Amino acid sequence: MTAPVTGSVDAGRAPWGARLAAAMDAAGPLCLGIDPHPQLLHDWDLPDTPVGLERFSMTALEAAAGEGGSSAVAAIKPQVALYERHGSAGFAVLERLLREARDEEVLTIADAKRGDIGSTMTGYAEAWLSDDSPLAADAVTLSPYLGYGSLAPALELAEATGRGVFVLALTSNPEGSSVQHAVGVEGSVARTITASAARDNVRALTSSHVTGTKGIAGTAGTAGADVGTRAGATVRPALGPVGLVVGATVAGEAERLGLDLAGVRGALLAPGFGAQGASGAGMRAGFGSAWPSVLATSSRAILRRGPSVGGLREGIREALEDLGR
Ligand SMILES: O=c1ccn([C@@H]2O[C@H](COP(=O)(O)O)[C@@H](O)[C@H]2O)c(=O)[nH]1
Repeated sequence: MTAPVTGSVDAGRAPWGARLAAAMDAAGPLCLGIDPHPQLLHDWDLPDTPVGLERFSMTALEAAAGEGGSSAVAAIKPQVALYERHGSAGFAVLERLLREARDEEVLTIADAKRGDIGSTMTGYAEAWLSDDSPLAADAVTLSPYLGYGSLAPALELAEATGRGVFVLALTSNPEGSSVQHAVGVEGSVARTITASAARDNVRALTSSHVTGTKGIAGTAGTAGADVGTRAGATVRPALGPVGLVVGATVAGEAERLGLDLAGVRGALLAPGFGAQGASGAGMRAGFGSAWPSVLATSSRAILRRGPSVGGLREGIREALEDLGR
């Protein structure tokens, strides 16, 4: 049985989908991954210690926060593993990063890839998605390989607090296909996860419209409403709280696997842009009509432009240009 989720609910926060759509419209479809790899710390002339980690993180945040009060990117995505390897001091740095990003109004996606049986999933949900938690982010990545249904505590808390989740569907690493392409009675595993996310988003978007709670971007509160466009492309649908992770390097396989990415009604977080070889043109082709919902994320390719804030901002500008911004 799933443990009840606790933690206060911020009734005033707009839904995640609306907040992300507004950020993507303002800054473009780019998320800056903050991955403090030991090699990058070394390249930035920083020690591989919590002190180096903190300097690295605050510099990356300064670049992401932009100038004149407008963010340079739609969101940042700290890679939790690279904070965790520094133990409790690393988590303290991550807490500071998340707190300061919130103060700067930069959206945060904690790349923690959490997933567990229901009773303990509640603990992970409260850690990353509760207003009371020092690690609270705007969204968290989740692994559905203990069963999509086991993620329910996180999905419920995300929806209740105006936050989001990104469920791994089709990952950018070559090993992912051994699980995600496997075919069961409902088709591929990735297809089942995609259909489950779509179902939950339609329900969430419909209920927020019916009850009038929070609203979607102030105007478009229906599951069928459109909340944004992207340069001459298809219109982006209203986005619900359940996004998917679909690797930028493998998006072209979605159609063959029967995934209806355009029908997910959630954001598609696309890692693999930059250092793993995916380009803006390749992503547009791979995602097809789902492209307006794609949030490309790039870590090393931009971070290698540091340690100066100017160098990082130049990397962000070039990435956005490649994405057609
Ligand atoms: O399928 C996935 C899921 C997550 N990631 C994460 O994204 C970044 C990618 O970093 P780059 O330096 O831009 O390659 C990293 O944190 C991964 O854990 C992914 O790559 N693929």
